[in-house]
Amino acid sequence: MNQITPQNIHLFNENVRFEDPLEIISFSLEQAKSPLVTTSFGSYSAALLWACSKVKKDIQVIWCDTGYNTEATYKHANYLIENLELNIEIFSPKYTTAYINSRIGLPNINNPNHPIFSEKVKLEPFNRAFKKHQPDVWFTNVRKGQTEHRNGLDVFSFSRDGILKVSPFYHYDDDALEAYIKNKKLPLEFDYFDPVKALENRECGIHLKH
Ligand SMILES: Nc1ncnc2c1ncn2[C@@H]1O[C@H](COP(=O)(O)OS(=O)(=O)O)[C@@H](OP(=O)(O)O)[C@H]1O
Repeated sequence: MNQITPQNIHLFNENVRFEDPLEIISFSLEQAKSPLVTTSFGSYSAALLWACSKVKKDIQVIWCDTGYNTEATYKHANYLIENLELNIEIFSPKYTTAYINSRIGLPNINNPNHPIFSEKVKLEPFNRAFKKHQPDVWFTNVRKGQTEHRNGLDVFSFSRDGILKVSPFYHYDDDALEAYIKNKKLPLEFDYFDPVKALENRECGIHLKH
């Protein structure tokens, strides 16, 4: 198959505009030596996890558990890990939640400590995961309309460090993704909050650095 390069990527994006996510994943895996999928176990995470593991049962899954997820998210994560039999590695902060609570607290985004908090609970574990697994193809669920940065991406994009980022559901809005998840009889879990991202239309940083 033709390799996706920064020069021809726009042609591939045009070709997959209306393509089935499963086809996009199969096609992307043809040029992958070390693929991985990241998950937040957020509201709609079941879609990408189901689709990736349907195409490649043992695909490497990475979750950076900040230690600040809701009880519902932990239950949702366990359900998906068990039922999809995910090949998952969980990356945690180097410090316990109790230690971070005591030293930094849980700062909101206007607090000058928020960047330090973000680095310790999410960005550092995420960088550690990528350093260990060295992916060449990264499946993630960024979608059009979520942030200004994401409006400039597409199904295929290259990260700053040259990793092929694949967002098979890029053109799905929340309603379309919810319908997809219900159609596959997968769970949705809206009791989710990421204190690093904090606001829906904000980047937590992982998609800016990678
Ligand atoms: N904690 C954590 N660990 C691993 N991977 C993560 C994490 N948070 C976000 N992501 C990845 O980014 C996808 C989009 O997530 P969000 O927009 O909800 O959050 S973020 O702004 O990117 O942090 C998200 O896709 P979904 O989980 O399918 O929503 C993941 O691929």
